[in-house]
Amino acid sequence: MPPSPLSPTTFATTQLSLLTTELESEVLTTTTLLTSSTPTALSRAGLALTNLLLVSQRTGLGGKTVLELSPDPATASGSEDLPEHGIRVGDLVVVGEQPSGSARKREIQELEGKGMRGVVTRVGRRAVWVAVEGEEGPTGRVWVVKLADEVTFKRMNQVMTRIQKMGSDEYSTLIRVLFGIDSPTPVQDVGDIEWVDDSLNESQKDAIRFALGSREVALIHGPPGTGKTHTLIELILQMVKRGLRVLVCGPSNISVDNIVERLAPHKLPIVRLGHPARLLPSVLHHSLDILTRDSSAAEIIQDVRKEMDTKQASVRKTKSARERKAIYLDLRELRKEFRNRERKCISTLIKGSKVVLATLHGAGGYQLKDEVFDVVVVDEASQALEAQCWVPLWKAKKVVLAGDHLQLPPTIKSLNSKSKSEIKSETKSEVKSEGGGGEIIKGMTLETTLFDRLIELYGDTVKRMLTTQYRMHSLIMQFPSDTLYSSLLIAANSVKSRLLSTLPYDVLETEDTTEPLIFFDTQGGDFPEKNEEEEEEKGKKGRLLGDSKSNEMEALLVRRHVGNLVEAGVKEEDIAIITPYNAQLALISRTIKETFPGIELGSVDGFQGREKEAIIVSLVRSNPEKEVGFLGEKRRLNGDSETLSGNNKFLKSWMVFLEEKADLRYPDVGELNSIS
Ligand SMILES: Nc1ncnc2c1ncn2[C@@H]1O[C@H](COP(=O)(O)OP(=O)(O)OP(=O)(O)O)[C@@H](O)[C@H]1O
Repeated sequence: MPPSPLSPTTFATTQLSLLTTELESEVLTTTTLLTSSTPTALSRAGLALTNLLLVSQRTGLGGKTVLELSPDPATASGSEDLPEHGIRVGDLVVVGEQPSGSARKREIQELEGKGMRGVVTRVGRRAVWVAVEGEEGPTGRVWVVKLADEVTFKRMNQVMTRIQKMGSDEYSTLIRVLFGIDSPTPVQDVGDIEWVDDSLNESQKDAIRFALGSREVALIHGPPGTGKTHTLIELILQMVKRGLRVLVCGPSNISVDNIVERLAPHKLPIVRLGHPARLLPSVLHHSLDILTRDSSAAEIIQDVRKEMDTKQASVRKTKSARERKAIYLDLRELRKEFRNRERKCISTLIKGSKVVLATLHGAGGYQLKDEVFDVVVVDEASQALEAQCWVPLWKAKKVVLAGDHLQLPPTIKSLNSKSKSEIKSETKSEVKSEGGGGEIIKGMTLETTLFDRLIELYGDTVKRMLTTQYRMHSLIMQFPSDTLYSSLLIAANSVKSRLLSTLPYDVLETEDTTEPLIFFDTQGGDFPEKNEEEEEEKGKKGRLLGDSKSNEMEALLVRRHVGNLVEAGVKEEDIAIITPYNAQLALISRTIKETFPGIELGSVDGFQGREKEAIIVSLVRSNPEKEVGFLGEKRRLNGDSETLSGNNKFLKSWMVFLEEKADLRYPDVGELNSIS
């Protein structure tokens, strides 16, 4: 018996209660804005587009009605263009009758009652396109309002409720292993493998052998740049060679598309589920919706589609209300027929695919309801909520999880750092009884991923680690390797001594391009941090920034360094600036964007997993109290040496490392001021 088995029922009950709180805080942000602001204010905040008229309507992908909406010339402020807005392709929105500009106190339900839910499929300068259910487009003036995406939560709730209600005799072997009721079956030897890509390194090959030989569960631990996705591609190909049907999932559309792109050249029958508006253009030809339209399997639905389009066009020409009603009735019938045929077509396409790819929550859609897979592969598993993983897993036989639990976990909105530490200090895995709602596990948070939990449960016996990294100079790698990865990382020959001055284009050898790691120490009080909270209360823009920190002198320092790199010949697109604070991000953006438009700026969290030749990290924190706030999280490496080495052991050792190994510089404030 493995250590401390967990009751699936208790686990599911706990997750359900945590998910409810999480959804509440997510919806709260949007609802607060929707119910307390006027349409005009929402529009200004970028969350709504007002005064729109229906310009055209046609049957789009998946038989959905696509509405083209443009500003009403009668109200548009002298322009046919849409105003500045924050509505993006893939957003979930409501298209509804527009309330008066100063109306207040609306509930989301009321909004939806009056309007239709849809997904934005295209955004142009003069129009926005929204795919909606139903056939009747709006007639008068409408607005489009952005909503919180609740679908993900619905799917997680459904699957957790299912597990909660399962009797123990219904547990599959996989469920028993994943909850520690049974131990995993010993890994089998898979013999010699004929590799598709022979350039794989030993740790990658070993991980593949291990994953193929595991009966129920295998974890592939891939630190940054170690070729985790590379390895998964080979693994998927090897599984297909062995006649296995594979479902590949990831927490985000981009994580899934990344795999589709790399799998596509191997010419397997693959299909990607998901709203086409949310997929990368390069993977669209594998999209189920597109295949349902264009493949030979799709012929059975083409004539119905045409008939629907003709009818829809005739509605607009018909004046008589009675005739219009009759057409709508016909359309409804046609849509039913369309759906039936479409379902058949989808099932043919999915059954004919060796590999099906979807986001974790997308795997919970009706398309896969009756499908069975031999293996579910989850990439970026350490970025996914455990409940999300269970959407494809509850009826699976085997799972391979790839991720890195030592990078940042999924973002949880319902926890701030204070309550997180409070919770962690409570006794772990103590079970307490909640009146009527069943037992819940005290101390469990949504931040604990399935990946974390399995490592805690089984340790190294269920995991293999990839150890050669193809991204960093060995000096940049050394600290994370020693402190987080038990000194196991090896820098590949191609990167271990690579410098900016050795880039494959002309870069001058300067003091900034010949050092792999430079540390500007801003201690001494000349680089004070600033809290943006005060400005927030006065200004409006602060609302979106939240409680955040900035550091003006540091932003100047960043600008000077960028200037030096660009002058030496480093291309702007090869440089990124990252900072953990939104306020600093906004400040640097103001200081830098105009002069260096090609430089990418991002938050530490948002940039995780990306690559650039030169990364400048602005750590911001500098205060006499040595407060480091959320930088204390060791998975978010991050300031000035004195502040940062205050209380946190991990940050302190990083500072010691930088002082010893990096090229240490003490910037001159007077000089910086003179260039500003
Ligand atoms: N065996 C190998 N030989 C040479 N290059 C490799 C090998 N494996 C991976 N790489 C290279 O390493 C880089 C990182 O690979 P990949 O994108 O698969 O990594 P990853 O670990 O998934 O990345 P991330 O850190 O973003 O999760 C890529 O440029 C890839 O081509």
